[in-house]
Amino acid sequence: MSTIRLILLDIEGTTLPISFVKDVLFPYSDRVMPELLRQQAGNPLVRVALADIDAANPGCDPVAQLHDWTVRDEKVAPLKSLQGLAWKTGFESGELKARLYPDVPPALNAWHQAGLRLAVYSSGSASAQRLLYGYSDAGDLTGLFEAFYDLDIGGKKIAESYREIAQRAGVAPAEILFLSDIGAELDAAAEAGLKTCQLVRKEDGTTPHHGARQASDFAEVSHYFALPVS
Ligand SMILES: CSCCC(=O)C(=O)COP(=O)(O)O
Ligand SMILES: [Mg+2]
Repeated sequence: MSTIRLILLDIEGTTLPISFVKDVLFPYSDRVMPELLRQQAGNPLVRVALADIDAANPGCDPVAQLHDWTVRDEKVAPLKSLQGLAWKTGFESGELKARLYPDVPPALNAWHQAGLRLAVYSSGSASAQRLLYGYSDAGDLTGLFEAFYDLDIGGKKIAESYREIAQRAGVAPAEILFLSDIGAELDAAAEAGLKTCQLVRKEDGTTPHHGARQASDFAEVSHYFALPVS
């Protein structure tokens, strides 16, 4: 009998290929960023992000700094919030559509239908997460999730972030299953008492993490944890 009540999901490398982020999303935000910063200079979100960029690297050129962070795939809040803003136009216009791994939508639907609670925890901003699941190649899946957690909760490699999510969800850590491709995230979640499973996606060339339970897709996750299947 499974004691899992909530499944917490990473995005990049878990529900969506890394190549979609690196080859589609990042070039898009890189391309539109200079114009976005000009056009939305009065947007409070832009102002806060620009102040955070300047605090991180005083006097820098924000566009160059954002590009540098993007190339290095830094999971820093000002980049993530501005990327979310940049992708909004792309998703809403139909230029962008999230390419989820094909095993993901059926599993999410089966888990949701069986009464399991689902939530997202990604470095991408909560608004970007909603866009991604709202405009996916499987349609609008946002209704499957009860919450979208981002770096406002704290870093994904810190155990306290997972304790905070468990507390907000009102669920014991041991009743949460966290799915991610990144070993350090799984270690932090396990330290907080969550159940964990690493997605080792062939397409992403994921490095298997020593000591972690591993699955190559969501069907295998369902099998290991005796979760419902579609
Ligand atoms: C809406 S997430 C888009 C991808 C992204 O920017 C990102 O940083 C994903 O990181 P994750 O924590 O999901 O691996
Ligand atoms: Mg990931």
